Amino acid sequence: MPPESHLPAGKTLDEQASHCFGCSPINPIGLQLTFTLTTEAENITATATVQLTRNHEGPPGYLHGGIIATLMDEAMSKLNRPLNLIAMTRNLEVDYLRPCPIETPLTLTAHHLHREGRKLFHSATLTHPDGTVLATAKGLFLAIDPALLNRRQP
Ligand SMILES: CCCCCCCCCC(=O)SCCNC(=O)CCNC(=O)[C@H](O)C(C)(C)COP(=O)(O)OP(=O)(O)OC[C@H]1O[C@@H](n2cnc3c(N)ncnc32)[C@H](O)[C@@H]1OP(=O)(O)O
Repeated sequence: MPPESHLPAGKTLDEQASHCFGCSPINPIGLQLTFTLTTEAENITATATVQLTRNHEGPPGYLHGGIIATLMDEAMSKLNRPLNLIAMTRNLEVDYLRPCPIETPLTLTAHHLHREGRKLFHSATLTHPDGTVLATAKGLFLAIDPALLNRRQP
């Protein structure tokens, strides 16, 4: 069953998330991330190349830690769709291993690890083009009733 079939009539998932700070192509102040999804058997992966600017700076020349957490959250959230679930982040843990440079094409990758009922366990990494892993993350996402998501909208 495609994920859209879980949503209220007349609204697709993309329409509901159309201004997402992480991935909307029409949010002018968003990150406008685009992901490639791999859904082979048990291997569900989302990957994006991320090259951000001084607008996302924390330490001089490096990404703000909150932006890095956003990247991890967004990448892991992309794994829920191939699982045919609407889910929200319940717990996010980030290890900041090295400073993450701006103006550099970093690789953002998320993997689905396992599922226990409504609980979806994912991981993510942000990697420098030289192969250095700059940050890692673990995420717990909770599948929700799509009607709950709709009620949250004003
Ligand atoms: C849908 C399209 C969205 C597209 C945009 C995606 C954007 C990127 C993703 C996000 O950023 S979503 C926004 C940030 N997240 C939120 O705003 C979620 C706010 N939290 C909630 O609304 C509720 O907590 C939630 C709906 C996620 C779950 O509420 P519930 O009342 O159903 O569950 P609860 O909070 O009681 O916790 C569920 C289970 O998780 C367990 N749990 C919590 N932390 C845990 C942990 N760290 N490890 C293991 N288990 C944990 C907890 O013990 C419990 O276990 P049991 O059900 O077995 O008792």
